[in-house]
Amino acid sequence: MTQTILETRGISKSFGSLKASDSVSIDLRAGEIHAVIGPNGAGKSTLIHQICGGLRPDAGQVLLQGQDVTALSTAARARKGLGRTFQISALAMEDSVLENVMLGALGASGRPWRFLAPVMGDRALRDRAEAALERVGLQDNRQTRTAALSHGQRRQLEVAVALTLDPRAFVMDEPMAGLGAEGSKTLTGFLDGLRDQAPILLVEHDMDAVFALADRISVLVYGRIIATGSVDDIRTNPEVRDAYLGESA
Ligand SMILES: Nc1ncnc2c1ncn2[C@@H]1O[C@H](COP(=O)(O)OP(=O)(O)OP(=O)(O)O)[C@@H](O)[C@H]1O
Repeated sequence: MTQTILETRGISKSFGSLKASDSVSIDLRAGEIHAVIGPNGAGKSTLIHQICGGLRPDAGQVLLQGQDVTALSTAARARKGLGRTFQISALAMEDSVLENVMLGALGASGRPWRFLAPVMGDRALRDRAEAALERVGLQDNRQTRTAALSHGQRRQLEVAVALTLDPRAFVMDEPMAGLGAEGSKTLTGFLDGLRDQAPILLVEHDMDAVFALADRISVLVYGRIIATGSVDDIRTNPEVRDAYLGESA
C-alpha cells in the first residue's frame, strides 16, 4: 500500500459565520503530486495555513508521517519535514542565492545566529546549501544577487531553501503565479522531477500545470472537498464542471 505522508482529518475553520474549511480530509501519498483547485475564496489558502501551522483549526487534525502536528508551530512542523514554498516570496532579495540557502540550512540546524559572515565560513552548512542548489539546478547562480533571478528561478531557490530541511512533503501555494507561459513550462518540468524527492501538495490556478503534473486532484468549493480523483476523473466530473471548470476543461 502507498504510504500516506501528510494528512488532514476533518479540519474545520470558521471566520465568524463563514465556514472557510468545512471538515476537510485530504491525504498526500509518497511519490505523488496532489493538486488542490477551486474558485477564488474556496478556502485553499485557509487549508494551507492550517496544514503549515499559521492557523489553528477549530476542529480536526493535521498528521505528518502519522504524527499529530496540529498543536505545533510552523517552525516545528518545518523541522519535522514540512517543506513549504510561499505565494509571496520570503527570500532576502539583496542577498546572494547561496546566502539565502545558507540561512535556510542554518535554520534547519536549529543553531542561533547573529552575523552572516561566520555562517558563510561554516563548511558543513555550505556543503548542505551547495547540494540543495545543485539539486534545483542553480549551482551556477550561487553568487547571483537574488533580485536578479527570474521569477521561475526564485521558485527553484525557494525549493532549495526548503530542501535544506530534508523535507518529507512539500506544500506549495501557487508556484506558477507571476510566471509567463515559458516560465510555467520550465517550472512544471522541474516540479515533475521533484515529486521523487518528496510528494507535493500543490495549490494552483494554472490548469495546464495542474493537468500536466497532478496524480490526483481535489476540488474545493465553499470550504468543502466536492471531489478527489485522477485528472480524467476530475475533467469529466459533472459537479466539478458546473462548480469550477466550466466547459473549457
Ligand atoms: N483571516 C480571515 N478573516 C476573515 N475571513 C477570512 C480570513 N481568511 C480568509 N477569509 C475568508 O475565507 C474564505 C476563504 O478564503 P481563502 O483565502 O482561503 O480562499 P482561496 O481559495 O485561497 O482564495 P484565492 O484563490 O482567491 O486565493 C474567503 O471568503 C475569505 O474571504
